[in-house]
Amino acid sequence: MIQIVKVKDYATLSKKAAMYIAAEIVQREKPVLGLATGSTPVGTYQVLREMYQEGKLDFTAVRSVNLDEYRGLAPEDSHSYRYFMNQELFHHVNIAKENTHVPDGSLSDAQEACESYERLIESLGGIHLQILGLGHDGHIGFNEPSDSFPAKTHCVQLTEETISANQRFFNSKDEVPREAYTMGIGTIMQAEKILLLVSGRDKAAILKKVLEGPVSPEVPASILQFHKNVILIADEDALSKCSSV
Ligand SMILES: O=P(O)(O)OC[C@H]1O[C@](O)(CO)[C@@H](O)[C@@H]1O
Repeated sequence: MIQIVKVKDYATLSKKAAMYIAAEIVQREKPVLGLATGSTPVGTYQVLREMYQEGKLDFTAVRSVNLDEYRGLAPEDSHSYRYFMNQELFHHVNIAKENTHVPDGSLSDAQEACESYERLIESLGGIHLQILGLGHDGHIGFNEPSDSFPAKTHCVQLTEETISANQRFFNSKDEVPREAYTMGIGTIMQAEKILLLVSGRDKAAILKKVLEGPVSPEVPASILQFHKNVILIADEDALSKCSSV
């Protein structure tokens, strides 16, 4: 079931999302957060940093697992998602580095990289709250449109659309890696709770398909209709094409 929280704008979305995450951190003895990269959660991470700096939030007990990472980029590469997470959140709060996990893009043995990430999530006891952004083609993590829903962490070929969308983070399109490691749809669906964040008019058409269209691997995020506990926080622009909201 997807519970929709409609907000006015991106700033409100970021505050609301941070409140949900903070509540999870406070209520759990050892919270396991699934974290996402991309532009959408940047404001949320900013609010979490502020809450920590104001002494309102303690990350000591938090363990985190990120959704995905470019294959071929070392953790210290400034384009890697590990680097992004360090910059946007980890370096600014009191989370222990050893409690933060991002797939290691420098591992060349794809099978081992993926299997060990699944083992890691299992050893943490699973994910309590998974944060998700939404790609323009409906991807979550790096699960691109396909003819089936991939179950576990795996290595993907990025689509031209995603490569073009992510080009803005690199000097040129040629620099964007063509492959990535990502949690599978099954991995994501096993999270106890999911927080999907969507902002902007450019996401309105795909969000309508996710919420109102048939569940199909051609729109990977549509599978969330089958999850028991999804909270969507979306702004008015993102929801502007949804008739029912
Ligand atoms: O929040 P953005 O930048 O629109 O990205 C949406 C999705 O695309 C990705 O950046 C991958 O392309 C994901 O990490 C993210 O969830």
